[in-house]
Amino acid sequence: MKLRGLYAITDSQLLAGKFLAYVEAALDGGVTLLQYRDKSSDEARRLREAEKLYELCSRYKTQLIINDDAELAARLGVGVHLGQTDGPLTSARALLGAKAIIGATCHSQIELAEQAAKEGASYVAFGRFFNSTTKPGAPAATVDMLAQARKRLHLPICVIGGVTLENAEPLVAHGADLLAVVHGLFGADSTQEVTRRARAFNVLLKSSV
Ligand SMILES: Cc1ncc(COP(=O)(O)OP(=O)(O)O)c(N)n1
Ligand SMILES: Cc1nc(C(=O)O)sc1CCOP(=O)(O)O
Ligand SMILES: [Mg+2]
Repeated sequence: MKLRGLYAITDSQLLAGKFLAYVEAALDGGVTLLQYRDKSSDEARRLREAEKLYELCSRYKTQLIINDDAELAARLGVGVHLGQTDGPLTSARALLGAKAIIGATCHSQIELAEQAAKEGASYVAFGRFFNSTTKPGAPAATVDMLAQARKRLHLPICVIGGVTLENAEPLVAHGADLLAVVHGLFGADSTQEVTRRARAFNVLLKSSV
């Protein structure tokens, strides 16, 4: 499977009271990967929500990715996204198997991406490219770095951090395969607007293949 498209990421605060409705609206507009990102330690709620997302993603034929938690991913038989301090990629690969989608945060360091590739990552993520309300303190990355990464890496490249419909085009033009978005997708006033944004992200990605 070619990993290219919109990578929607949930945010438990932003989506409070409208979680499944907004996620379904995004899936309706077309999502390649959906990441369940919940930084709380409420394990029971995390399992419940992840199971609901699994059902929804199965209906829309979208791949579910769990942030941080390889055990939860293994329990559901889905992929995982790991940051630099979220445990070894090789252990996650051994746990989830050869076919699972495993992503790795590489900030703005191509060397981290090369290491992740060696350790079996399915995609590498660079960011933050713009100001992010979700994660304002994430280290910054540049379009020049992205262009260099595109030349050196053969894995799908994901970009993250403040990505919106207004600023995504140069990222796609410089080699991004996956646009990972929280606010630029879910920070909308209605489900209809979430679907419209998802469709528009897909148009942007298709017009630059
Ligand atoms: C697609 C994608 N890219 C980067 C991240 C950030 O991961 P990490 O650095 O582990 O930070 P947290 O998201 O866990 O706060 C991500 N989640 N997804
Ligand atoms: C979870 C996350 N990781 C980042 C990184 O740079 O590693 S930026 C980020 C937040 C993405 O949310 P938004 O689209 O609202 O900026
Ligand atoms: Mg993490």
